[in-house]
Amino acid sequence: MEMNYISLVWELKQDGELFQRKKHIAPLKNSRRSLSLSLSLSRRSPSRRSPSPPTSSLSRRSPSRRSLSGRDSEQQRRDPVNAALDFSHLRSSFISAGKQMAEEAVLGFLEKNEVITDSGEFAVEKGISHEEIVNVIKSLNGFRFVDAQDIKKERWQLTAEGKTYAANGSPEFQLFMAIPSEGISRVELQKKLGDSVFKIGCQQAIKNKWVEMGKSQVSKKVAHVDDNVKAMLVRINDGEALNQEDIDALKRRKLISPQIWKGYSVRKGPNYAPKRRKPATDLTRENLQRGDWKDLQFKEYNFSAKGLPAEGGYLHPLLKVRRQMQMIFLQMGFEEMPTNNYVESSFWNFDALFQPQQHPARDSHDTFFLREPSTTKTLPEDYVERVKQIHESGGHGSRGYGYDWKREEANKNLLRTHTTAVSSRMLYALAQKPFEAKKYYSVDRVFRNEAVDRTHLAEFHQIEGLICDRGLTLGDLQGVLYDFFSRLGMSKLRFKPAYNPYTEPSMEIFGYHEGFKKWVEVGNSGMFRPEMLLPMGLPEDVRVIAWGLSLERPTMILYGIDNIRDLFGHKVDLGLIKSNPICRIGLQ
Ligand SMILES: N[C@@H](Cc1ccccc1)C(=O)O
Repeated sequence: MEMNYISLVWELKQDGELFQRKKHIAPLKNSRRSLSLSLSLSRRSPSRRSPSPPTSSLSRRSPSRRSLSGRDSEQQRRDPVNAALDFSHLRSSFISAGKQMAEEAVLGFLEKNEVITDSGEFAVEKGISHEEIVNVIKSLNGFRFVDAQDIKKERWQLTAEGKTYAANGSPEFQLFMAIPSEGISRVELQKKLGDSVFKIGCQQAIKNKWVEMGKSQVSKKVAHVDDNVKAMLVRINDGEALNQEDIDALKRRKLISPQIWKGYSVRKGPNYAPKRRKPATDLTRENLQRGDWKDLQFKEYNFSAKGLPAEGGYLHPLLKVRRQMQMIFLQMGFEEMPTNNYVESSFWNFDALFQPQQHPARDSHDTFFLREPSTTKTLPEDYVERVKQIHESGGHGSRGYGYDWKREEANKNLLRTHTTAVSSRMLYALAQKPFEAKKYYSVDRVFRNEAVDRTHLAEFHQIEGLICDRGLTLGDLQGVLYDFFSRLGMSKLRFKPAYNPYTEPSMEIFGYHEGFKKWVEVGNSGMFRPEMLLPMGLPEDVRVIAWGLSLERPTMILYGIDNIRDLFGHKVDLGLIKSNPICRIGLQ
């Protein structure tokens, strides 16, 4: 995984909660302490005058340990790196000047007075915004410096309609003022005022006996009127109290609506002190060295804090497909071959497979040879002799290659280029005993000195398989491969004639990639040549059908991945692996 570089910008919301706003790419050192944190204090508070009600009721839990905006679990899931950094200590240790002032005001007041009866009035008195005071009260209450009790008040606020009347006058007043002393026609008056003011204005003005409504004419009944409705609305807007009768009248006309205002009454708590010291979150080496740990006041533990979700239990898609393939082979009656080591001798990797020593694949441009130890120590001498013979001059009806076979070349150690080296060892071992028909498979890593691109890696996995028995044909080979791939969920296969020094006939295998609508090569196969099998000592009528498949290609097909480097290697996104939790596989 590449280390994430993150820098976090936090913003302080009106209610005092800190939340993450932006994430930049910037170097992040490993230690939590060296993380650079920029606190952007854009305070989006509304007017200082209007006290806004607190959003949540008080809790006895340590407020600094409460979830940041309640989004912890969601954030942890999406961004475990950030979630792992707990900034709660910063929330409490970082105190803005305003907060400091508010805190001093509350604690200072309680030093001389028994109680703050109303946080709202207190805020007005001290000229501090109510939300600031509320934040401080919540925090002090959490640490039991103070004991806070909720108080609720019903207040009235203007509705949208009420607000327009407070600004423009009530409709009845507007109507009255629009009537000239000689009167006016209904039509004209309605045109002047607009439909809604006219309609409401008429109703109210008639009720107030301000106007006379004739058939077509409207005229004033009195010389002068006062706009009491507007006056009442303005008073309510200013927070003044009205008598119940007036309130009821405005309520009936839906010009005002109730608003619950919440505040607190506050007394000293059990931990009260006129000044609060910053509570410590960590006991540091410096604290111990300086000896100031004795006076530190530690933050309470919050045992109900959610921990980070435990990581683990994922399988890489390659492991899943490998496991699937192993299961399929076992179901088809195959046995697993011991895959031995990555380091193999050229003899088992090439010579035993009748691959001539001048073959380009045996060049260091294609194969990784070992410098240390550069050669193998032991090879089965009799068999080596028979292999040399078949390469040089043939036998069993073959003419061989007719070149000078060199033991030193066979001795060279390499990183095996295919797991057919596993098969050659296995078949040789089998040939040393009375013949028995067998079905073998292996899944393991191989290495090739290749240029890496979208579909090639220098290190990948092969699925090797072979069946040895009498009377096997190419049709058996195709049938087994169809069976195998369809059990894996890939039923579209194609075979293409190919060449391998060790098989005849040989076929490349292609699978259809549903995602990018293309045929993709998934392996190679064939019937092992007599030049390979007979020097081993297998009976002449035994046939061996065999294949070497890529693990990566079918995995790419099954998972819809089109770049092999997204699947294997150091650039793989952990998200790919994390989308495969073990519990969903049901393989254990
Ligand atoms: N060894 C071959 C695959 C193969 C195995 C067995 C028989 C034929 C072909 C490869 O690496 O491509």
